[in-house]
Amino acid sequence: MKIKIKPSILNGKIEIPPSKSYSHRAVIAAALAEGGKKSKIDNLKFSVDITTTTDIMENWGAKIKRFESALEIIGNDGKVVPKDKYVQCNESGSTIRFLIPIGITSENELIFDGKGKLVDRPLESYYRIFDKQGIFYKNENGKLPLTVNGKLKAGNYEIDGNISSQFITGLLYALPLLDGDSKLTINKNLESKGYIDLTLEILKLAGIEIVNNNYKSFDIKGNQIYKPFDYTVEGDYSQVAFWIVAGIISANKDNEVKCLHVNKNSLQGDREIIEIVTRMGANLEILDDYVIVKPSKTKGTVIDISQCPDIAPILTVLAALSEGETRIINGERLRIKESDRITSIKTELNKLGANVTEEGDSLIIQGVQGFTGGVTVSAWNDHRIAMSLAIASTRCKKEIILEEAESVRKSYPHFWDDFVKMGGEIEKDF
Ligand SMILES: O=C(O)C1=C[C@@H](OP(=O)(O)O)[C@@H](O)[C@H](O)C1
Ligand SMILES: C=C(OP(=O)(O)O)C(=O)O
Repeated sequence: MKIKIKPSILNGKIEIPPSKSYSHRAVIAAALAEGGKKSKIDNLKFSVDITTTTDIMENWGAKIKRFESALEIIGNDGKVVPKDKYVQCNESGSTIRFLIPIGITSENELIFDGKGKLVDRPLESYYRIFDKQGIFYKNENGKLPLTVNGKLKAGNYEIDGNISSQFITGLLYALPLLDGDSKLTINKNLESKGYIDLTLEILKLAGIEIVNNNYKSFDIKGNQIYKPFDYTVEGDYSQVAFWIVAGIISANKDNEVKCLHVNKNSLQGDREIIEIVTRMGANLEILDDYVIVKPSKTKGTVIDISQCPDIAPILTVLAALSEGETRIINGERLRIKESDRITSIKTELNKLGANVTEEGDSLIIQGVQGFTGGVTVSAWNDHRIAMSLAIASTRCKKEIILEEAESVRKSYPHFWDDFVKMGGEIEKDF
């Protein structure tokens, strides 16, 4: 879908959607819980990624009742009993990486498939485990679909911490279900550590005990039972980042963007957005459950993105409009997301009139006064690139045309409605 976006001023109150990361985790834990009593998960939004995880867990045996923004789930006693061995993960890295090990905690043959860039996103960390344990797997040229046949065995596991934390989450969910104790050792530096905290929090809520040896290793007792629980998902810091930057770069000095449902004490790693923009000079008022953002003059800085990769594209927009140079460093894993986010954000922002270059796994950004616009840009089928370009359009002189604008449905299906509510002007079928 192509949309035309006119330069506009964004202003007002925005309800931040629920955290995608917490939503995946809560749905999976509830679906694994002992049957009999239901879990209720509140404040959900059914993005494509969350719908994908929910549908798979239902296929694997959980009983799920859907409401407008909630789910009631009766778990399948920690058993995975697939009605259909085909597992379509669409474009969700979290879904496939969380569910591969969970799927083979019971003896199963499963065919994991995906779409878009997911077909190529790395899974080697699991293949090494399969090789070691003699679990059958098959794919062509390392791409999806992937057939896996077997059952995980309790024991010693090792994962490199610098590829994706999602492998660690998958194993932390799966290993308590095995019939013996396991140890999971993390080699190399653990990046995206905040996501492991979210995993441990939801596992604890479901009654699962894990001993965390300072993120270097985890001791996991086998034969554990997931307990049903009630849970309300908090607002998503990866998504609030877009609205925070919208408020900061607003051309109207009297503006205010008020972001609701932002937990001040959240464990989400992307909460780092607050510290980073404050360091750059942004004027934020932070209250317990909301943040007020006022237009501010910001300065370039050095941003280590290894612990909060998802906010890189929108921080590049802010950096492009900040005085001086910004360096976004340690962004290796940005290349293995829904697009190569180093190249995609650089290419598209430069079309608008920014000055961004790539240097290895870093983005080097020289600030400009504003963007020219007047061009067609692409979202590279990546929700975070689409939303970043939408926010960037507010500082363009001329309207832009955005291709693949529908990619927002992966994490934030009502993004364009919110954009219009906040004063954005878009034309969908022109
Ligand atoms: O566990 C999660 O919920 C996520 C982990 C991160 O991935 P990596 O650990 O691969 O960086 C993040 O980019 C992704 O959007 C969500
Ligand atoms: C990378 C992302 O998600 P996932 O890895 O789950 O596809 C994202 O939401 O930016």
